Amino acid sequence: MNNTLFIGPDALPALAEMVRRPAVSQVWVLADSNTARQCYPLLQPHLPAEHTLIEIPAGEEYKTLATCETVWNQLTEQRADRYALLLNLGGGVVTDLGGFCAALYKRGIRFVQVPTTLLAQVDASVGGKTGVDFLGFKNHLGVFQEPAAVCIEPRFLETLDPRQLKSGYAEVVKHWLIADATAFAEHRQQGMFVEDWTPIIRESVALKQRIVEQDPLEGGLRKILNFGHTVGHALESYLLLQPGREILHGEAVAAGMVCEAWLSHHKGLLSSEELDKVETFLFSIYDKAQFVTLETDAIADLARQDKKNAGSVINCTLLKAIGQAVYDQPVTVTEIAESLRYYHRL
Ligand SMILES: NC(=O)c1ccc[n+]([C@@H]2O[C@H](COP(=O)([O-])OP(=O)(O)OC[C@H]3O[C@@H](n4cnc5c(N)ncnc54)[C@H](O)[C@@H]3O)[C@@H](O)[C@H]2O)c1
Ligand SMILES: O=C(O)C(=O)C[C@@H](O)[C@H](O)[C@H](O)COP(=O)(O)O
Ligand SMILES: [Zn+2]
Repeated sequence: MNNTLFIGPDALPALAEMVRRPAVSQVWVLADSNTARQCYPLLQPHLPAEHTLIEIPAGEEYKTLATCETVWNQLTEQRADRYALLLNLGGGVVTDLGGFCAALYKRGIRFVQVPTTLLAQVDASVGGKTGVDFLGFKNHLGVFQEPAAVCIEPRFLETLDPRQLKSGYAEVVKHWLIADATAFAEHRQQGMFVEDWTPIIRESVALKQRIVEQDPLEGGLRKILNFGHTVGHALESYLLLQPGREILHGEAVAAGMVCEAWLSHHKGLLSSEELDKVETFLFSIYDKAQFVTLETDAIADLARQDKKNAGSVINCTLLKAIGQAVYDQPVTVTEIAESLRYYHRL
């Protein structure tokens, strides 16, 4: 990866230095309605007086092309040129959508990710996946585009809702399940009692970066970062289209990881002892996702749109042990529906 990563108290001062470079013509900040209010005050002192704030509504339902158009309209009306720099201040919705807007505007302007949720700090801001949802399918339109820098200030987490913190923790647990059995074993004992998130953020980002560096465009190995997402995205998409039933990305991934751990066991890869450890840990943190057995076929069917698939084959990332993932494991819609019914019965 060719970008610069800052984590901790030096992150915003480093950003301050970057935005003042002569090669930057204009500074733009993209925030959602919550981060504009709760996070922008911490960022603002590090910016030049001349900058423009673009605000979008908060929430996954606004991670759409329509929202991108409002961003592109403002950039165009105020004549942002190719030397403009866009700072994406927010959770994964803002970093994904802002990165996508920057990548397409005038064929690409530079952007910096300034993640403000745990989920965006440990996962979404890193690795260059940008995009928006389309026709209800998650990240259906997008490009791989690395930001000029990622600036992670853990103090942003001080205003974050505990439910959002838990949602982000699911991606941390995912990293342990796919590549760090030792960390999983340590944290299994203590649960989600964390006083200082900084070491967890550093380790999670380093783990993700190690994988992305080897396969930035997801030709193979990077697919392990998608553990829990074949089922998780299907569930998230299904509930997103039903007002009042939406669940958070991390909550869907947590449910997806239980289902895909079961699929791993069902395929003879993961032992029943390890399946039990995964389930017990996840259920000690997350409430059960709400769906009824009658809905499992419809949810499973949405996995046909997963980006890891090849033709009609649904390729899932499974575990052969805690800390060891394998990608491109074919599963059927029927097996996915069965995994959802298993989850429902637990
Ligand atoms: N690109 C990637 O690699 C990647 C990885 C994981 C997830 N994602 C995407 O990320 C999105 C989920 O991101 P998310 O969980 O951060 O959700 P989000 O961006 O919707 O943020 C969650 C909520 O918290 C609010 N918020 C953000 N920071 C805050 C703060 N510091 N204090 C108070 N409120 C704050 C937001 O306004 C929002 O209401 C999904 O769309 C998912 O697909 C992308
Ligand atoms: O960085 C990756 O690669 C991931 O898969 C990380 C996931 O946590 C993230 O949700 C990602 O946006 C999913 O990508 P998608 O290609 O399945 O849309
Ligand atoms: Zn994810």
